[in-house]
Amino acid sequence: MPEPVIRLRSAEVSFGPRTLWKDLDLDISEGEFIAVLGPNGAGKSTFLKVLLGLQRLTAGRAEILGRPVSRGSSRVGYIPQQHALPPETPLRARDLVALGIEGHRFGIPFRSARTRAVVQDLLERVGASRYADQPVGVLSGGEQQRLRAAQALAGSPAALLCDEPLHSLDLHHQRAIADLIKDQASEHGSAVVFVTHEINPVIEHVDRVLYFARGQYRIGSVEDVMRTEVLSELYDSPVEVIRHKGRLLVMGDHIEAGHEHDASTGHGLPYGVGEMAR
Ligand SMILES: Nc1ncnc2c1ncn2[C@@H]1O[C@H](COP(=O)(O)OP(=O)(O)OP(=O)(O)O)[C@@H](O)[C@H]1O
Repeated sequence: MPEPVIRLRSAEVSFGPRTLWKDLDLDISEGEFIAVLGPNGAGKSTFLKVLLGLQRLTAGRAEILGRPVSRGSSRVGYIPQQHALPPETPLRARDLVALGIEGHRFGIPFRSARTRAVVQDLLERVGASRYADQPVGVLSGGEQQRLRAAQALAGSPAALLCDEPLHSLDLHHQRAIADLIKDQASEHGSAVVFVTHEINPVIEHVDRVLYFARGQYRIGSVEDVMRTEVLSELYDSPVEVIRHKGRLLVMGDHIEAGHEHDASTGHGLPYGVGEMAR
């Protein structure tokens, strides 16, 4: 068996008396695509922070390629949650993508032909070549998000960590970015950890689901985890999972369309873990 890209053993994160999750044992292999689901505050982003070396575990260990996680690893790519770049950011779109290869070293006098070609290819694949030479600060949220995806892929990371990367993208670009991330897993062997509130846009790509709720987790295939019995037990409340034309609709007692569950109160359920097929 090849060494997993990501390994967690007895991992736990608690803040004071509140345990986000614990006893997490997980190996993620090369090329695997893991969707991380769960209500607001369940600890999905914290899970990514652990893998980025930005959040210490309260117990257990987390490794990437057999070494303890560390901040700023070049083997880890990260697509952060969307946030607007300041309008005065002194970078063109293609420079932002190139940072994924060059790192954050400013004043590089020379960019190799290979780097330029990789950047150009990624710009085209995320549909950003039209605005490649524009300052990033004037671009829309969705346009900036496509560049962040390209930047994270540019370094061909062993682990690609994505925090709601499709948020704010239109359907066409959701599909393009989801496919690009899947290609990164299947063609380049990156282990993908994909935090999302909405599994349907990536459901065909997902190998396993890691579902956090109420301080617990479930891990398994979509078929294993996204089931009425499994989610009702995890939430300790009735949940119904309906499949329709390959998509999932998840309903619970307290669910209201567009309202997300708050893990700290235990009320409500995550919206849009599946909306019905159009
Ligand atoms: N450093 C910290 N100190 C105390 N509490 C924290 C800290 N970091 C995160 N938390 C809390 O941990 C909980 C989990 O946060 P996290 O961002 O991981 O949730 P999430 O599942 O990604 O939620 P969302 O779906 O809303 O993005 C939140 O209630 C948050 O306030």
